[in-house]
Amino acid sequence: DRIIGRGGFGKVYKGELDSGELIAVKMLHPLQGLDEDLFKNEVCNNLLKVDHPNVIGLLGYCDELHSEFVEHKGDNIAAKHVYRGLCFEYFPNGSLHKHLSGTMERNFSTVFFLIINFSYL
Ligand SMILES: Nc1ncnc2c1ncn2[C@@H]1O[C@H](COP(=O)(O)OP(=O)(O)OP(=O)(O)O)[C@@H](O)[C@H]1O
Repeated sequence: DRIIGRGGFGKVYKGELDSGELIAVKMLHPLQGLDEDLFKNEVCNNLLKVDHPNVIGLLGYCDELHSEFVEHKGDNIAAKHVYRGLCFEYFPNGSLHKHLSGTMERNFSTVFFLIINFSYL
């Protein structure tokens, strides 16, 4: 019930820090085959340093590996589960796609309205 969106890399959840600040937590799909060093390099060296008014700020990340036993074809096998998440500042206005498509629908309705009215003149 905390899912606020879905993107190419996985689901995005609404979260809350101890301070009460709202955040968006993007959990990367476990099959996103990003090498551990590459992930840390991208996140630590690049994304965390980006500071620009037009770019949503990355507040932190989680990169955990859990080994667990799971049943597979009747056997118990050791599996590794990667939990990777990115925590961003929370922006409450929904998806850009929704706003753009909403605007386009309104523009199309206006055009149709004008065409119909001009055809009566
Ligand atoms: N920082 C945020 N604050 C509030 N909502 C967010 C935030 N980031 C993402 N969302 C919500 O989650 C949805 C999916 O975001 P996400 O960034 O995963 O999708 P995307 O634009 O397809 O990017 P990508 O392909 O890089 O995953 C957005 O459309 C938005 O509704």
